[in-house]
Amino acid sequence: MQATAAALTPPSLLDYATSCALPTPWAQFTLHAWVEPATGKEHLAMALGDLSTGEPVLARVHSECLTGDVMFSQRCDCGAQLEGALQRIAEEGRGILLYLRQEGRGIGLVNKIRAYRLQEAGADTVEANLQLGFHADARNYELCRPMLEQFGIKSVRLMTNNPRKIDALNRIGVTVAERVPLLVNRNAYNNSYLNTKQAKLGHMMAPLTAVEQGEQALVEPAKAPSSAS
Ligand SMILES: Nc1nc2c(ncn2[C@@H]2O[C@H](COP(=O)(O)OP(=O)(O)OP(=O)(O)O)[C@@H](O)[C@H]2O)c(=O)[nH]1
Ligand SMILES: [Zn+2]
Repeated sequence: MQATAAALTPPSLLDYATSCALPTPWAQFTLHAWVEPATGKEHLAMALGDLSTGEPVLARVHSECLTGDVMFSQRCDCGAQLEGALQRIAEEGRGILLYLRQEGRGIGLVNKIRAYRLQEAGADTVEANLQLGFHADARNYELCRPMLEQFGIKSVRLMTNNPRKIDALNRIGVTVAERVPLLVNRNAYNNSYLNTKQAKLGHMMAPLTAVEQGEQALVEPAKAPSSAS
């Protein structure tokens, strides 16, 4: 039997879709959109300035966190990191933010909420994922390569505290020329989450000082509802 041309063509990892101007409080970015054929997920990039000069590009690879990015959740540092990264790119006048739709470190929104519930019962962020039958971090960064290739970007100055992200980018052939720390928003709600990221996931950030801990203790987290509704 003769194979058809379609059967011989490997499916593409990511299809570029379109772009538009995106004015924000910090700068007017260009928003680019792709579709991932395997999942139907829509991935995004916010780009600013001339990215094709060959100079390493200030970059943030941000994984979706609906609760933090959109709903102002203080459980994590995501919303503040998103804002901080865009602000920094705007200050330099050049850079890119990749917004990957891998919510909840890749386990999805509903499972992340299940994980939060387990955290309210005493698990830390890693234990909760494991109790639900997932890896501590189920993310994959291979889509970054076609997204960056769209702009001819081979080398980045990556805003992150996560060493796994740096390794993952290096493995797919994107050079991380520099790590730019992105430390924001420690508070009474996210302090133990950030400490667990540091202790169990290897994130590069300092725990609260004793003085800061005293200050943070003044801000008590609101009690979670105790009923099983
Ligand atoms: N499963 C799970 N996911 C979480 C939890 N808190 C935040 N997340 C998700 O963790 C991811 C955070 O992604 P990033 O902003 O890329 O941060 P990071 O990998 O910690 O590394 P940085 O680059 O240092 O910020 C998002 O997908 C969030 O939805 C949690 O308690 N459990
Ligand atoms: Zn978050």
